[in-house]
Amino acid sequence: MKQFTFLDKAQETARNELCIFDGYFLWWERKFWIPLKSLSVAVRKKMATDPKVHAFEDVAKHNKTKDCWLIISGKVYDVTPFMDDHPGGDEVLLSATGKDATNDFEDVGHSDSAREMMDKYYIGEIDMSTVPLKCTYVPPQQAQYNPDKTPEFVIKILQFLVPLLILGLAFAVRHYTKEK
Ligand code: HEM
Repeated sequence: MKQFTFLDKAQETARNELCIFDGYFLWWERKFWIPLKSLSVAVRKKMATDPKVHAFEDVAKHNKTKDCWLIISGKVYDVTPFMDDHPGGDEVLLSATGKDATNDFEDVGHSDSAREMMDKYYIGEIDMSTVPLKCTYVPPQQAQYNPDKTPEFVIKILQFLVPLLILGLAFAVRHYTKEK
């Protein structure tokens, strides 16, 4: 959890957020800070269940070995504690920061146990509207089934030319036999 000064926070968005100010837990509700002790049970439950939604710009800043966040399948992971232990190495994780790393993650073919581990590092969702188009995940496209690999336009031309050739041949033969 971040430690803000009051001014820092006032300049940020009005998103609901929990933070520590001067050693006290505070909850940002629209325009006001509410000390945590005075929160209703309903609001506390909401805080516990509502995942934090991160903007791409904020996530992309965490691109160092000692502070590394990843975006995979619409979720944000803080993998900083995992950098030394990741079997694929820390470099590969660093190279997956600042973009939607879903492709990179899926290309490796991670095991089910690797996927289960991810929960440990989950810190919220990504606001997809903030992800630049060039950084988004594009699912692989299925190639169209074309068993004989013949280009379609060649087939169309042949379909048109063959009857014409036959017609031309017929005219030529008729013309030739008439002359005789
Ligand atoms: C929270 C995110 C991640 C977790 C928890 C994770 C976990 C793991 C685990 C447990 C393995 C061992 C093999 C397996 O069980 O599948 C592994 C291998 C590997 N991972 Fe990740 N990984 C994460 C993200 C990524 C990303 C984003 C990339 C690519 C940019 C990546 C690249 C690799 C590579 C290259 C290997 C080695 C594969 C091999 O040598 O067979 N990982 N990862």
